[in-house]
Amino acid sequence: MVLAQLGGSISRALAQMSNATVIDEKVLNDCLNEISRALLQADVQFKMVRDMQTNIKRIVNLEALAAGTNKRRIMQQAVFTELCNMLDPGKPSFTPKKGKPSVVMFVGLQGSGKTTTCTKYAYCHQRKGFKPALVCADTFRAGAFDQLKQNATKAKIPFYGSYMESDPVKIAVEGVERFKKENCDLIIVDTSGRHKQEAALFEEMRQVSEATKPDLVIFVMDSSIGQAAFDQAQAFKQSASVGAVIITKMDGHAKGGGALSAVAATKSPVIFIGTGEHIDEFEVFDVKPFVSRLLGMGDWSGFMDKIHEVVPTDQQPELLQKLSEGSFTLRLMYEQFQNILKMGPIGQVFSMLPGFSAELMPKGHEKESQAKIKRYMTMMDSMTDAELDSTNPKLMTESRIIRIARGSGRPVRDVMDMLEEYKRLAKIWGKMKGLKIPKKGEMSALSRNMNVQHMSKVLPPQMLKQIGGMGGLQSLMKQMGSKEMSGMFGGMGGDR
Ligand SMILES: Nc1nc2c(ncn2[C@@H]2O[C@H](COP(=O)(O)OP(=O)(O)OP(=O)(O)O)[C@@H](O)[C@H]2O)c(=O)[nH]1
Repeated sequence: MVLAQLGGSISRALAQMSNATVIDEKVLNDCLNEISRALLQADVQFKMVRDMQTNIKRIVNLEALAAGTNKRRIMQQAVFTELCNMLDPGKPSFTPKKGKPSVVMFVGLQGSGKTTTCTKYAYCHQRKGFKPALVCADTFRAGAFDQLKQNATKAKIPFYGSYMESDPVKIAVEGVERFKKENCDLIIVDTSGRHKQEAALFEEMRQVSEATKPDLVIFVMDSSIGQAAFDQAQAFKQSASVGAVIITKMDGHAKGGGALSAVAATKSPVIFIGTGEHIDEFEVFDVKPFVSRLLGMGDWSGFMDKIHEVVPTDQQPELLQKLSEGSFTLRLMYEQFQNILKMGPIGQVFSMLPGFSAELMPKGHEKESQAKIKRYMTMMDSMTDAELDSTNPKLMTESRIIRIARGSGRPVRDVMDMLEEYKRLAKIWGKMKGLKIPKKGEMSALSRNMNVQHMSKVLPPQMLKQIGGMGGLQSLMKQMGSKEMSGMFGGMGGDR
């Protein structure tokens, strides 16, 4: 994803600054220029970039800072805060509740990805235990009903629509009524699009909205329009009382950053982003974890959610227990590979895992990453139980490595590669030792349990140094409150 490149550039600029022996005006300016260039390349509006630069300079006023203050830490925190401010409209949108019927209406221009997104939204809630249903009130585009029907059938989601009826309002009302009777708690109405914003589209949207009284209207927008997103989001917001926005095709092009920041500037909450054509290439958009991931810090809460989503319920306590004991064995890695392969787009999981940024597991290289995992698993199939269950890296002697290579028909180098990967993961995951793992829906417990001691173990030494050692970390946690810390540093456990 292009945004990963943006994150990479910003992280590099910060790292370069951290390497400087003295942070003076020149070092600060170089770093800010680098960050601004990266943001402009991601199509973020010039004025926003300039404002951000001014704000950071004000916060990191080198002359006004007392001697001994940790300038690097302040700089890093300022970049994080400014990026969050840029993307945070400051007000949450309506969220459907399980067991309570909600109607959510989707609007947007033709081709924005509306129909695909309706199904992704339904599927994502279905996995969380909702009982969703889809209504196709798009009578304008021939084939819209077939597309929705096909998507819904694949995801096993009930749907309603008609080939004969040409009145979208009638279909919408019938569909909503039927699914309310069937006790569906999330009724999603897909409406017609048009090639451009036009009166007929807005009038139809108004009528469907009046007749179905949606709890939430979601505007779906293609990210490729970049900064023009501001005008489009604003127009839809005024005409259809849009309560939330979903930006699609964030996997594609350099304009994603522009679209995202432009929509945020209209003060409309972006709730999800579409990151591919596949049904689960869909991510919750939450500003702090997003920025955290963008800066290569990982997204711990997202990763925990994925664990709950991906790892079979009966395996979860065991996995979490083992992780908290710090015993990450090859068998555990094997089981996680199995789970990851089951879940589809692995880039999404890896980008949430501390130590693996989306840049390292780039989109478009998923097939290769998947093939690599399968290769690792074939080699592990040739291992003995003792080897799989050991946490002692010294056990893997040369003769064992040669035996595994022969048994799996792979070169010795591949086995070494796999063991290196294991060591890397074991090192990262080993840092979770002793951390209390929250249960599903208990993310805040993680932050409550993260004391300074734990944080200092979890952070890579380089990062801890940048923050100003234990003292710096202590005051930073006090300053931000431990809750905020989990968003900002929640995933920085990896060595990078
Ligand atoms: N790469 C990528 N493609 C997407 C994404 N979301 C949707 N698409 C693709 O965009 C194209 C248009 O999507 P549709 O869902 O048909 O668009 P629509 O807005 O419903 O179109 P109308 O019903 O005519 O208004 C399809 O080929 C989708 O597969 C995304 O997040 N990433």
